Amino acid sequence: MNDTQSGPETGATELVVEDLRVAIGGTEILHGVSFSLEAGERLGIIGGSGSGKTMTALAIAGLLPREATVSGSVRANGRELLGLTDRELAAIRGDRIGMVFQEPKTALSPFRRLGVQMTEALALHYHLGRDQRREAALRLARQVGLRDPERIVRAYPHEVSGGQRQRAAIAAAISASPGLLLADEPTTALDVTVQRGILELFTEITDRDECSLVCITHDIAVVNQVAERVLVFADGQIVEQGSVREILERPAHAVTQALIAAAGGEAA
Ligand SMILES: Nc1ncnc2c1ncn2[C@@H]1O[C@H](COP(=O)(O)OP(=O)(O)OP(=O)(O)O)[C@@H](O)[C@H]1O
Repeated sequence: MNDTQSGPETGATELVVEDLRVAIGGTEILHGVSFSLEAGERLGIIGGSGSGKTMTALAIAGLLPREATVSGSVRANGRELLGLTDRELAAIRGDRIGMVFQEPKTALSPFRRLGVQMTEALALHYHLGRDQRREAALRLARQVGLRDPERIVRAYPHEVSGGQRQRAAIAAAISASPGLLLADEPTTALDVTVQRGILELFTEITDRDECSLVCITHDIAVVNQVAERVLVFADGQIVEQGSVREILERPAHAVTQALIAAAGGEAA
């Protein structure tokens, strides 16, 4: 079993979620969610609005609202994450779990240069001098395919395009070489061409950096581009799961069929 206390952990994360239940204000929102993710696997989570996708991601990251009660088990490389202190969870989030959200504007501060924000987690974990931090920012910018990295690392979020902002947010998420990337609707705010580039980047990162991926989306076309396996959520439960191919070819549940129909019947 790995223990993040005993030194830096590397490599892709294996995740096991068992009977995860989340309630807020006495109302159960997640009704016993169980799934696992092999190290290095790319998993899609799909479902309609309010089906519990985001709650699942927040539970894994230890970011549920204070008033939520949670039970079950979330183990990353054998280590139980439910019940850890805020401090322990913050360390894991900075180091082992990278997160990417729909709108990088909310993840990035408008007042700080992108290079500084991209290297935040790194700077927290290692004592980086000014020049080292700048070098790290440039390296990360190149890794996420940002053209003109010299300009981008000095720019503020509003000075670059939506796609570039999302690439910068991804750079921030992978800066400390996490074993797991959790992406919640990472391309919803982007047009289709930019979306494709971002999804290719996720595939590249997971292959190159030995990292697992959980990608949450309402769009089955996104799952088809980025994931190997998919969980379908409805009403706080997993209603269907399988390889993306199986699910696309033979969707068994009405919710899955509706999601495929919403993507125009073909998800490629
Ligand atoms: N802070 C909260 N307090 C109470 N209920 C909440 C809270 N946040 C979310 N919920 C409820 O939990 C359920 C699941 O929400 P969740 O955000 O996980 O859905 P989702 O599948 O991510 O949907 P979307 O695609 O719209 O983001 C919804 O019924 C929602 O109304």
